[in-house]
Amino acid sequence: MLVFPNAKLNLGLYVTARRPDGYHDLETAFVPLPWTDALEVLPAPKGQAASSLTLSGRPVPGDPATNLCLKAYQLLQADYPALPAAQLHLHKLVPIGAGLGGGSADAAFALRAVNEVFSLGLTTMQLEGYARRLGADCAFFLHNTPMLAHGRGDEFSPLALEVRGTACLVVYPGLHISTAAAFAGIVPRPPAHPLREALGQPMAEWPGTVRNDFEDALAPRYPVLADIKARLYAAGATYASLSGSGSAVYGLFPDLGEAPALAWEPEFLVWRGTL
Ligand SMILES: C[C@@](CO)(OP(=O)(O)O)[C@H](O)COP(=O)(O)OP(=O)(O)OC[C@H]1O[C@@H](n2ccc(N)nc2=O)[C@H](O)[C@@H]1O
Ligand SMILES: Nc1ncnc2c1ncn2[C@@H]1O[C@H](COP(=O)(O)OP(=O)(O)O)[C@@H](O)[C@H]1O
Repeated sequence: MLVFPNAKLNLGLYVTARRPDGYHDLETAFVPLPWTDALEVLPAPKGQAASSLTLSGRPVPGDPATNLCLKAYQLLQADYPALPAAQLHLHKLVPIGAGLGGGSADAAFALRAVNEVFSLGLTTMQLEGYARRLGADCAFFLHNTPMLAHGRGDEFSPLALEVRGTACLVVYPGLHISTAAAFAGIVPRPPAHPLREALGQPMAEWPGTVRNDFEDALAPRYPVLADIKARLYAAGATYASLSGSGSAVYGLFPDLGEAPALAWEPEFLVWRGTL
């Protein structure tokens, strides 16, 4: 089975409190971004007892044994010991450590694909339980429609937000920012404007009311992030922001013609399309 795990964008992100479990309470909105990896899940060939993962495309840091695709398979195997061995291949395209949720998307799509290939019959709610153990934003990708998230970012409520078809430019400046390290620079506080209400207003209002707390926290160390955002606004973006804990910055435009092919630095990766 071949699946295409897509990325996500955060529309607004507030870190509201530090939690006793070491995590933080968040308020954010997730929307799907159709920048995808490709993941193949097959039963392992006869005679291959252990599951395997091969990789191509963008290098994924770390031992392949710790890749979230294999971890997803192993979580299911722990509860279903008779699960046959699987052969996985991931072609990585979404930048890593970009705040685009690529690793969590791979994990969520791996859970769903293993469930289908081996006919486990798990419901989306059951898969969500496994996803939560793989990453705070992993369960979002099982729904893959606009969601307001709170708690650790893994409790969702549907968001009536019609962004599908919106022109978008995502700029990744090649910085791998660890999510855990980005949290270290944050002083938690409640949002100045409640997010659901702010997103209910026309997009032209969002620059004044929809904020990502990581922008200020990362600004002193990574001035390039504010520079990209300013360039997106100068190019006509209606709204621009850092996604998640960075380092990808996106702009939403009235139409694709106005999402111009700007002259970005050669080491930047740029995705241009519609949500
Ligand atoms: C904070 C967000 C916002 O979108 O950042 P991005 O990853 O998108 O940049 C995500 O929810 C992240 O989700 P995910 O990347 O799955 O997080 P995890 O692997 O569970 O956590 C990585 C580390 O981030 C910190 N963390 C994460 C989520 C949270 N609510 N509070 C935290 O303090 C913890 O230090 C944790 O060890
Ligand atoms: N399939 C995978 N794709 C990307 N990263 C992965 C994967 N499996 C494990 N990781 C690890 O997860 C970390 C975060 O990855 P990613 O989800 O791309 O970042 P972000 O949380 O900023 O969106 C990386 O440091 C990487 O080593």
